[in-house]
Amino acid sequence: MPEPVAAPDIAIEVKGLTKSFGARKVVDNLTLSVPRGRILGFLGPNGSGKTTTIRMLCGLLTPDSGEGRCLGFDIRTQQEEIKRHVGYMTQGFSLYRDLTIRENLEFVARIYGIDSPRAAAQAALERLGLVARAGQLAGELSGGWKQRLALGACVLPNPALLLLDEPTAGVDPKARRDFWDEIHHLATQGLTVLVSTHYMDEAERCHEIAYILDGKLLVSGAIDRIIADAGLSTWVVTGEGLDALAGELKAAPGVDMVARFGVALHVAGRDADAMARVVERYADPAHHWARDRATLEDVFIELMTRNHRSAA
Ligand SMILES: Nc1ncnc2c1ncn2[C@@H]1O[C@H](COP(=O)(O)OP(=O)(O)OP(=O)(O)O)[C@@H](O)[C@H]1O
Repeated sequence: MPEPVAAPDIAIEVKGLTKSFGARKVVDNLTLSVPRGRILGFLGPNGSGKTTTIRMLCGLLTPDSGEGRCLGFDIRTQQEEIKRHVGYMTQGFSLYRDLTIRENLEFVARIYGIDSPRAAAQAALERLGLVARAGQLAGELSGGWKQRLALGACVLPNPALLLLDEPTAGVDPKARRDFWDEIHHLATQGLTVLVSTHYMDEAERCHEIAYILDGKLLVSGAIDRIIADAGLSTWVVTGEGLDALAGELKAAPGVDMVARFGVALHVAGRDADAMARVVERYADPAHHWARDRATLEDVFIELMTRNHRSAA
């Protein structure tokens, strides 16, 4: 089995990463630092540059400018070393659908030059709880089992860093929970994990998060800190005619964010006094206003609204 890299305390440290495709800047001056053994959630709307960033981190793409290290290796000049020590799980299922689970794992073990591929595959099967299904074709597995297998294949070569690109998209809640338990288990063993996701409950399971919009990193850090720094005065409104009310509130001075969550509106503003005036003005018998703690999702929606407003 290849030796795990003697991981430095900082697993990812990049500065000013920039990448354009044609005239379009897809990643713009991105700076990021992830300590070893931490789980970093990488969030942002579709097309915001998450996959492109991940591909630069694992040596598959060279940035146009910027620099940095991944596991102590230079992302511009030591891409082969990085690839050897990083497990990268792409968005699509990248194993062979017409090979069995065992064959896929053995294949991965051979590609990475592991000494006893059969034994390594068997150990992975046992660890993944897939022994009984070892002879099944990978393509016949359900979404949750496919992801479990893909993660197993990713960790089989003993990487020091996992880069997971939306690993649980389309997977049911129970399988997602199991997947996250496994991620935490791996992190306690010293693995660093960067995982992109659109799910807020998953973001909340990360030690830290980074939020990217239009290629720019807008916020990063611990979730509580991000929520506190956003300084949102948040209210939840229930009652009649919420769609019409939402339209009015969006135009009201002092309101920075309005979002519908089921039978309620979340309304937030960064100026608490101005928000208090809004509540006073719109509080009527048909609507109930209650002060609430801002959620991570409130913060992201507000950030997105503000940035798109200032770009317009
Ligand atoms: N090889 C490429 N050539 C041209 N454009 C590209 C290429 N790769 C990505 N893009 C564009 O760059 C932008 C960012 O894409 P990227 O896949 O990094 O975003 P993302 O945040 O991962 O999105 P998603 O959440 O949808 O996966 C998109 O507009 C995409 O179409």
